[in-house]
Amino acid sequence: MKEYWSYLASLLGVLAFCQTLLQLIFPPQLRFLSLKFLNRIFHLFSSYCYFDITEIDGVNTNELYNAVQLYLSSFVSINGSRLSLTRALNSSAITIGLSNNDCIIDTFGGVTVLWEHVVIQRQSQTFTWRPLPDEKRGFTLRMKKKDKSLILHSYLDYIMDKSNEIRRNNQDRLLYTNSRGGSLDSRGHPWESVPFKHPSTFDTLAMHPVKKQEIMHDLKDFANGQSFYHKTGRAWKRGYLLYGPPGTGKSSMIAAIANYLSYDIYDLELTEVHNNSELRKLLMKTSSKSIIVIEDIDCSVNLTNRKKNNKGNYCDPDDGGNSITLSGLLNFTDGLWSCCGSERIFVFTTNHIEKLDPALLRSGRMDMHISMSYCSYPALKILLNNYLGYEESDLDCNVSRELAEAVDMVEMTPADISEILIKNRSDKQKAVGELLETMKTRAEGNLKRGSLKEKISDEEQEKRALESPKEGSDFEQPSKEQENAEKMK
Ligand SMILES: Nc1ncnc2c1ncn2[C@@H]1O[C@H](COP(=O)(O)OP(=O)(O)OP(=O)(O)O)[C@@H](O)[C@H]1O
Ligand SMILES: [Mg+2]
Repeated sequence: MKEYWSYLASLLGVLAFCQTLLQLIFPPQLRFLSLKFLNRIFHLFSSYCYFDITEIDGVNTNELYNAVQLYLSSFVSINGSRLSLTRALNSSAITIGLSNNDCIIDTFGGVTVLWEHVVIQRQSQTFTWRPLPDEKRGFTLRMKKKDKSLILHSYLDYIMDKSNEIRRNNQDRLLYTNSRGGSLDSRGHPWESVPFKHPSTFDTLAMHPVKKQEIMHDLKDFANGQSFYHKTGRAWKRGYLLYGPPGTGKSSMIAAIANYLSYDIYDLELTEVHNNSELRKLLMKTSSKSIIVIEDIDCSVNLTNRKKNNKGNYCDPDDGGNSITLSGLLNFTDGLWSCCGSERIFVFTTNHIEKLDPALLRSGRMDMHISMSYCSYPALKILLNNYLGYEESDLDCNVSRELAEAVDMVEMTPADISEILIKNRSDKQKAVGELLETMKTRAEGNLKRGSLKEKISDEEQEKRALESPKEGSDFEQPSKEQENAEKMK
C-alpha cells in the first residue's frame, strides 16, 4: 500500500514537472495539446471513467441534467453538509440541491458512483442569436470503468423514472404559456412556466355525477393505458373537446383534470404562434404527462377561412406559410408530430361548437366531446355543498323541490349561482333564499316576455355541426344545417 502511494506521489510529481517545463518552453497551442495528451495517458491508466451531463446540449436543454438535479435533491439533504436551497416564485416547495462544485456519493445495484456539480462562469459572450446563461452548469458522474454498462443501461433510466415520480408527487403542477410569441429564453425554452395552483377538483366541479364518473373513468383508463396503446399501435394521447356557454366550468374542468392526473398544463395561445412550423416546435418542447390546452378555439385564429382549389376540394389558404392553418393544427393533434412524446391530453374549448370546422369535429379527431351546460339540480347540489356545506338532507324538502323545479326553468350557469352563494356564504338560509328568489324572478321574466324558447340541446347543435355533405374529405363545405344553426344564434 505504502509503495502504491509513493508511486502515485512520484507520478504526480513528474506530471507537475512536465507541466512547468511545458509552460516555460512551448507556445500555448502546443502546451494545450501536450496537456491533453498527458491527460489522456492519465485516464488510460485510471480505473475510473467520467460522464459529463451539461445543462445545455448545443441549443437544446438537456432533460437528463434536470432529472439528475431533481433526483439528487431527494437524498442530498441527508448526506450533504453544504447545500443550495431554491424556491421558485409562488412555489410551495423548497428544492434542496448540490452546491456549486460539490460532490455526493450514490449507490445503485451495489455500485458506488460520485456526482459532482460543476459550475463555471461563462466567458464574456460574443454575438449569439440568443443570450446564453451566465454560468455553464453540469454534472460529472464518476464510476469504475467496469461498472460502465450497468450505469449506462439501468442507472440513468432509473434516475429519469425517479425524477418524474418526485416531480409529480412533491412539486406543484406547472402551468406553461407561450406568451413570448415564439422567442426562446436563454435556456432554449419557448414556454414560460409558473406553479399551477388551481384548487378545482372533480369533487368541487358541479356537473351531473354520472357524466363526471364517466369522464374520470376515461381519464384513469387513459393514464393507466400504456400497454393498451402500445398493443393496439395507437399513439398514447387523447383529445377532449369541451363546449358550452361561458361560466359553465370548462376551464375549471381542465384544472380538475390536471389535479386528478397530476399533469402539467401547456396553455397554448394560438394567436402568439406565427406559423405551422412554430406550432410544431412548441409541441416538440412539451413534456409527457401533460395537458395541451387551446381555449376558445373558434376565436383563436381564423381556422375556417379555407378556399376551394381547382379540383373543387377545400384547402387552407396559401399564404406562403406565414400563418397557422387548420391542417397545421390537425397535424399538431393528429399527425406524426403529435407522437413525439407520449401520455398527453389535448383539450380544446369553445363557446360555439357550431362555428367549428367539421374537420375538427369528425370522429377520431377529438375522442370525447363534453357538453358543459347550464346548471342542473344534481350540479346545484354540489355547489350548495361546496359553498354552504349543505347536504340535500339539510334542506327543507319544500325548498329543495322548489330549487329543483326552478333550476330547470332558468338557464343559470354554475358561475351565476356560485356568485350568489359566495356573496351570502356567512348566512346559509339567506343564500338559499336569495338563490331561489333570483331563479323565480328570472323564470317569470322569461315566461312574461314569452321568450322561453324551445331549448336546443347542445348535443343537437353538435349533431348539426357534425353533419357534412361529403364523406371522406377533411375539408368539407359547411352544411346547410350548420349555416341555419349559425343564423339561429
Ligand atoms: N361546473 C362548475 N363547477 C364548479 N364551479 C364552476 C362551474 N362552472 C363555473 N364555475 C365557477 O365559475 C367560475 C368560472 O368558470 P370557468 O372559468 O370554469 O368557466 P368557463 O366555462 O371556462 O367559461 P368561459 O367559456 O368564459 O371560459 C369558476 O371560477 C368557478 O368558480
Ligand atoms: Mg374558460
